[in-house]
Amino acid sequence: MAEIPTYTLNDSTSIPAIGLGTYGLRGAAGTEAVALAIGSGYRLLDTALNYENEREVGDGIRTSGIDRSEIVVTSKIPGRHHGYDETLGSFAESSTNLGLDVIDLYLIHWPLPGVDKYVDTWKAMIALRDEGKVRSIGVSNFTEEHLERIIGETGVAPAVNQVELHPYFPQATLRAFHERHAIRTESWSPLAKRTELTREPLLVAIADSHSVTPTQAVLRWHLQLGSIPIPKSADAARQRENLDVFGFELSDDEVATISSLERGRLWGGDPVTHEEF
Ligand SMILES: NC(=O)C1=CN([C@@H]2O[C@H](COP(=O)(O)OP(=O)(O)OC[C@H]3O[C@@H](n4cnc5c(N)ncnc54)[C@H](OP(=O)(O)O)[C@@H]3O)[C@@H](O)[C@H]2O)C=CC1
Ligand SMILES: O=C(O)C(=O)[C@@H](O)[C@H](O)C(=O)CO
Repeated sequence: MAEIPTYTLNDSTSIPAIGLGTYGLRGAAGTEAVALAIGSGYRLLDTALNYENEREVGDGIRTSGIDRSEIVVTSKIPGRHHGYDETLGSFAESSTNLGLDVIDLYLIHWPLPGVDKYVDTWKAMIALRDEGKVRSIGVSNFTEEHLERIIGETGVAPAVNQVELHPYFPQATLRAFHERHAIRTESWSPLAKRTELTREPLLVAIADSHSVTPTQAVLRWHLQLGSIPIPKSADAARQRENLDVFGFELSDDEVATISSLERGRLWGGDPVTHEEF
C-alpha cells in the first residue's frame, strides 16, 4: 500500500494529500464502505452534521482496526447552528454522533452571508480549538471576501477552505488567495460528481498516455495543484483506484490542458447566495 503524502497546515498539524468523501454513505453499507476505505489506506475522512452519517463514519473507524489517532476526521457545522453558543452545541452533537471526543478538522459548511453570523461562528471555532476539542479549524465555500473578514476580525486564518473544485471549475483566483494566506485548498466533488467529465476526449488521451484511468488523471491534477481531493466512492475497488495516484506525474502542459476544461460552477452553489441549514 503506497504511503500517502501529507501537508503541514498553517497550525502545524498534518493532513493527508487525499481523502474520502462520505456524502451518501449511510447505514450498514456506509459503515462498511468507510471501514473498507480505511483498510485500503485512506486516513482523511470528510463528513458533516448535515450528511446524517457521522455515526457511520465513527463506526467505520472503530471497525477498521486502525488506531483512531492515525485518522484525520473532518466534520462541518450547518447553517442552522451559526452563532457562538450554537456552534459549541453543534460540536457537542457531532462529537456524540461520531463517538469521538476530538474532531481533527472542523469546518463551517457554508458562510450564509445573508444570516451574517459566520464571524461569531468562527470565534467559537477558535475557542473549541484553544480548548483542544478540535485540532484544526477551517471553512468551506468561503469567498475571498468572507475569508478576509474572519481573518481581519479575529487574526486567525482558517487552516483549510473546502470548495467546489474540479477541471470544470479550477478556481485559480481563489487558490492564489489561499496560497498568499497559507490556507490549504480542499476540493469537493473533485470528480465533478462523475458527470461527463471522465469522458472528455482530451482527458481520456492524457490518461491513456500514462496508462491510468481518466479518474486517476483528474485526481492527480488536484494533487499537482496542491489541493486535497476528497472523492466519494462506496465501492472498494473504486476507492483503491482513487488512492492509486502516486505512481505517475502529469507534465505542466497536461495540467494546463486539463484546466482548460473550465466552464464555471456546476450546481449553482454560489456561496454568496446559497443557504444551507
Ligand atoms: N463542503 C461542501 O459543501 C461539499 C462537500 N462535499 C464533499 O465532497 C465529497 C465528494 O464529492 P461528491 O459530490 O460526493 O462527488 P465526487 O466528485 O467525489 O463523485 C462521486 C461520484 O463518483 C463515483 N466514483 C468515485 N470514484 C469513481 C471511480 N474511480 N470510477 C467511477 N466512478 C467513481 C461515485 O460512485 P460510487 O460511490 O458508486 O463509486 C459517485 O457517484 C462528498 O462526498 C462530500 O464529502 C461535496 C459537496 C459539497
Ligand atoms: O456538502 C455537501 O455534500 C452538500 O451537498 C452541501 O451543498 C450541503 O449539504 C447542501 O447544501 C445540501 O443541499
